[in-house]
Amino acid sequence: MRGSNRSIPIGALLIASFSIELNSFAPSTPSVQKQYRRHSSCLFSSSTANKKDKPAAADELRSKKRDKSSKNTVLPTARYLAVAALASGNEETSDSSAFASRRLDADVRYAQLEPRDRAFARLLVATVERRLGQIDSVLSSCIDKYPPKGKHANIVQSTLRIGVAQLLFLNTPPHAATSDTVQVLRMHHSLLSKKSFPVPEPMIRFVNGVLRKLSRPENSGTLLYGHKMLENTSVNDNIAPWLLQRWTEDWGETRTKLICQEMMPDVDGISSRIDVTTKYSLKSVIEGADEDVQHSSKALLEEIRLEFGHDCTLLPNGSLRIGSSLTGDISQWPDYKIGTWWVQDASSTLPALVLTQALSKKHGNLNSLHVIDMCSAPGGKACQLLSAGFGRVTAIEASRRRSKRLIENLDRLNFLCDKCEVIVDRGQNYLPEENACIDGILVDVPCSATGTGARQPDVLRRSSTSLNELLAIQELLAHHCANNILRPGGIMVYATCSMLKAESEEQVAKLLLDNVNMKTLPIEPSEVPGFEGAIDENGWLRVLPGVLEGDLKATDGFFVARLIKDEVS
Ligand SMILES: C[S@@+](CC[C@H](N)C(=O)[O-])C[C@H]1O[C@@H](n2cnc3c(N)ncnc32)[C@H](O)[C@@H]1O
Repeated sequence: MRGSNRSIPIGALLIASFSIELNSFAPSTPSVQKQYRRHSSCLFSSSTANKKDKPAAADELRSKKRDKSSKNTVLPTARYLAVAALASGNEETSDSSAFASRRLDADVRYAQLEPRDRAFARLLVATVERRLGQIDSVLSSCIDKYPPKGKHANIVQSTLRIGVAQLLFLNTPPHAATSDTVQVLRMHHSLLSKKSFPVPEPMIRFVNGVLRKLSRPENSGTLLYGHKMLENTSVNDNIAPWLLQRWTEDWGETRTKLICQEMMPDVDGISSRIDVTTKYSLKSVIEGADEDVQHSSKALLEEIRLEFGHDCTLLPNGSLRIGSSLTGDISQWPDYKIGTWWVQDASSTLPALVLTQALSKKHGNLNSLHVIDMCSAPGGKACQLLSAGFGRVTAIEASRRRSKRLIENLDRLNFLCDKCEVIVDRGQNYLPEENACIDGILVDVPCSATGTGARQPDVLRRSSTSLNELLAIQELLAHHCANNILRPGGIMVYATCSMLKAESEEQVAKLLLDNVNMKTLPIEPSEVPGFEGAIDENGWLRVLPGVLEGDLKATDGFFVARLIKDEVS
């Protein structure tokens, strides 16, 4: 039934024209860590392969034998690509490892790895990203001048980090964690332009020596020397000190501890949860929605849940949580191509949910209402609003690059229709047409994204320098939406995936202070199934990772406030 209506609706009102790039609206798939605990060896090159290599490596060897022209070719391995991803960044931050997962995803050679090696590369990068502070602390304790300097500094440092991640967090057997990792430095020259300089042999021996020292057994037990060094570190080393201090000021010590535990789980691995929203999720939990609509939405949601199999849980808010047993390319998962669902963290569904709840109660029929999704890309919330049945949804996004993703996603989900309009411009420049009547605005401002740290640990190490800039744009957008776009009597939802009060609670308090015609429209427990415990004393939602019970304990940090403008301004 769901697959029968697949034609792409025409008549999309696109105020900018684009070439639509292919995009999945989904991160690359994580895979289970356990699988790799015993991953002791990877094929590095035709010259290093031996018969003991694992099946994926053996396949690779066989295919190379078939291809005579590849006789002298060195193939990048999982470890090599992980090191390359970590070493190659510098344009976005001063830390070369930042955004390494994204660079790994973008590396065409990564897509060519066997699935098992691909997942291993991803696990290596994710572990370094999450444990960077502790890894560097261990390395500093056994190297005189750390971080290394000079021409090969990035590749040497990244190789050391990958080695330590395997030894101390992934339980890779010491031999593989050491010698197979050091091989990366030998492959480096062959894989880069021949004009590049090979890593000098003494430097390679130095890296080998450091990793061997850390993998030396302590007191003839199973503990390694590196584990002893690790005891002098703390998970908090992985989080920027300024951020820890702000969290402690904002949430107190006990809650900050819970947050850190959730962000830095004891067991290392790629975050195994992926939440998806379906076209039926929102309608299935809207209070007072037409009973038939609600009933059929629930049935369709259940049908999709069954298609995902046993490792898929229906969360109280209507999201589906996919567990770690479903692996591989997300675009190959059930119903992806026919556009039934999109990846969206459960707490990220709340802003559109509470906006729809309020407008549905106020007006009944949503079909005649016009809502704005301000700061829209990649489009999770716009898709929710479109799935709710609003008459018109205007999605506004400043970034041209990100708006291409937004359009691609709307297209895959068959939401590009005459109800949907995409505007590529800064939100502060937007003014509705003269006769337009904007009933609702969802403003999901750009922010520090610190609530997403469990999935994107990079955000936890960023410096505080861009914070003032973010605060200024958040304030500008919130005030512009309230004063210049929203109609009297309209409803506005302000949201961030930040765990800083300055970007969230304090911005809304300031907005209310400066605009006496705006009031809080408190969020009711019955409107946010599963998140009732996150409603604060103001009637705003404050989701902190690790604080809710059950499945919702592991969700992104989020803030949502719902405001209403006086009928007469
Ligand atoms: C938190 S993300 C939005 C996520 C989106 N609402 C979703 O659900 O998929 C913030 C977005 O705001 C965009 N942005 C930043 N400054 C903006 C501005 N002045 N006007 C409009 N969009 C802006 C960013 O490019 C980014 O895509």
